Amino acid sequence: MEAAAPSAGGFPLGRALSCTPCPACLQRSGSLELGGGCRAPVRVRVLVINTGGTIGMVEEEQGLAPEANKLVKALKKMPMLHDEVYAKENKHCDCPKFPDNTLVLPPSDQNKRIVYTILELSPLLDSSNMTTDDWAKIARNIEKYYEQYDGFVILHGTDTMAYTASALSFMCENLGKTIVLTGSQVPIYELRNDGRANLLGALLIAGQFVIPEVCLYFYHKLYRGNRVTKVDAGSFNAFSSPNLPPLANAEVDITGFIMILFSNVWKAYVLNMVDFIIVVQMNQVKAFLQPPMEGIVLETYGTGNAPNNREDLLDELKKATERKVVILNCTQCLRGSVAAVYATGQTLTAVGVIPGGDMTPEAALAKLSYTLSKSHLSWEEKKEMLSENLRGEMTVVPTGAKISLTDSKFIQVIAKSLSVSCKEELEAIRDALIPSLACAAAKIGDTDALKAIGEMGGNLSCEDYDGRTPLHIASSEGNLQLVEYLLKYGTTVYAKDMFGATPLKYAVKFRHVQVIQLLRETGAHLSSQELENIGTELCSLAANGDVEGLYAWYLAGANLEQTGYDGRTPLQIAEATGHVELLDFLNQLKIKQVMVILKVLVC
Ligand SMILES: NC(=O)C[C@H](N)C(=O)O
Repeated sequence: MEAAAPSAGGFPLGRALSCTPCPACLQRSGSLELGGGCRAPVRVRVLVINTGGTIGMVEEEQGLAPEANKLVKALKKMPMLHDEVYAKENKHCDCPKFPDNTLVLPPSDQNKRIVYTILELSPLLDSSNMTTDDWAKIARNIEKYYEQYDGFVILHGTDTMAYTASALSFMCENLGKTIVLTGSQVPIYELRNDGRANLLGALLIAGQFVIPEVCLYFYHKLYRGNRVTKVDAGSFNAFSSPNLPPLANAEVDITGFIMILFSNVWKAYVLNMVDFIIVVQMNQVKAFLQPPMEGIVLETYGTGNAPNNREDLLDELKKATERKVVILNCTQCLRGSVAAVYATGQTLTAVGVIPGGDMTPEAALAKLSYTLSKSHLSWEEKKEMLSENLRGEMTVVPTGAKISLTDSKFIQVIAKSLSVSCKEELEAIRDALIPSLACAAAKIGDTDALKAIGEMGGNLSCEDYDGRTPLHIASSEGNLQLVEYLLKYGTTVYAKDMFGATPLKYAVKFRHVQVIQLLRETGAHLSSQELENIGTELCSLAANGDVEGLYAWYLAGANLEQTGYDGRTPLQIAEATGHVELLDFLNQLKIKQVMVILKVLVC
C-alpha cells in the first residue's frame, strides 16, 4: 500500500469549527470562562464513521447486505438516539459541516449534550470485505476531522472488527482522544436488536470520557481494541478480551477504566501498512514461507509450542528468518501467553521466531503489518519493536524490582492511622488520594513525587475535584520541564476540566509561550467549545494593546480575525485605538497568512 506523507509532530494542526452562537444558546452551552459558574449542559461533538456491518444491513435476495443512505434517516426517528426538539431549536448553533447528517442525543446524566455527525463511507462494507486500504481510509478520516470533534465512533461489522481495532491502535500514533468501534449482531432496523444499545453506549463513552485509546464497545463492555477477539457468532455478547479485563463496564453506572493506556510516544501519524503477511497454523507453515512473504504470525500450541522433532519444518523456519522474514509466535489458545516453558517452544525462538506474549492473532497481524511498514527501521529494530508493548496489546512481565503499593511510606502511614491492611482497602486509599497528591505535586513542580505516584500504579491523568489533571496545573504554572515529563509519561493532552478547558487553554490564559508550543507539537488544540466565543476576548486584548495575550492565542491556533460583539476584528480595534506595536504585529500576521496562501496556490 502506498504510504501517505506522515505529518510532522502529530496530527495536522488545523482550526476547529466555530460559529457565532446567539446569546441564548451561549447560555445553554455553558460558560467557557475559566472559573465560570454556569452548569448548563455542555455540548460535545462526536464523529461517527460508518463503514458498514450488520448494524446498518437490510435483507436482500442473497442475504443481509449494507444499504447506503438509510441509517441517518432511521436514527432520526429513534428518540433515544436523537432529540428532534432540541435539534430544531439549536440548529444554527452547532454549525456542523454536514447539517443533514448531524443528530443530537438527549442530555446525559453527566450534563452533556452529545452532538454527533455521521460520515458514511462509500461503499459500505460487510467487514469480511475489508482490506488494509479500508483501515487507511478510516484512519485518514480520523486525521482529517481530528480537531473538529471531541471523540470518534466507528461503526463496523463484527467479523473483522478486532482486526481493524488492532490496526487503528497502531496507526493512530499520537492519539489524544477516544476512538470507539462498535456494531451489532442484528440490524438496528429490526424490532429486537443490539445496535441501538451499542451505538448509544459508544457515543456516551466517546463523548464523555477522554480515553486516548482505540477501544471496542459491545454488549455493555468497553474493551481495549487490540485485546479483543470475536468469540460468538450467535450471541449479543460476541467479543471477549481473554488476557485483559474490560476497561469499563456499562452497568447501572459506567464503572472501570482500570488501566487506561496513555500512549507515551510523540510521533507522526502513519498510514501505511504492509500487506504481505499472513496468519498460518503450524501444519501450513512450509507453503507460506516462500517470497514475497515478509512476515508471518504463527499460531502455535499452548505456551507457544511447535513440534521440535520436525527438522524439516524448523529448517524452513530458520531459512526464512535468515532471509529476514519476520515470524511472530502467538498461541492458538484463547487465554494465556507464549512463554519459555517447553523445549518445543524454545526451539522456535532458537530459529529466530519472535515470542508474541499474550497478543491476540488479530493484534499480532496488525502489529506486524504496522512494524514492517516502517521502512526506515533495520530488521533488528523491527524485531525489537515487535517484542515491545506498543499500545497495551501485550502484557509485559516486569523484570526489575518495582515499587509496589505497599512500599509507599506515605500510603502506609495513612493506612496505619486508619487501621487498614488489606490490599483492597489500600488500593481504595491510593485511588482516593492520588488525584490530590498528583495535582499538589504538579503545583510545586515535584517531578520525583509524580514519578513515585506513577510507579505505584497511580494514573497521572487523574482529575481533581474540578476535573483538572496534573497537566492542566503544570500548564498553568508554565512548568515546561514538568509538562514535558507528563507528556512523555503519556498523560492525555486533551483532558477537559469541569469548565471545558484543556491544558492548552490554561497555558494561553497565563501566556506560557513555550508550554503552548510544546503542547501544540504533541497534538493539542483548542476545543471547538474553547474557540466558540473568543472574538470578544481577542478584541478586548486588542483594545488594551496586549500583544503578548494575542500572541499566546495565535500560537494556540486561534484565528485572530474573528469579530467581537460589535462586529469588529482585533485589527480594526487596533487601528481605531492606534496601538502601534499591536498594529505591527497584526499586520505582520496578515502578511504571513497571505504568503502561506500564495505558497499553497503556487504549489
Ligand atoms: N455482525 C456483523 O456485523 C457481521 C457482518 N458479516 C460483518 O462483519 O460485517
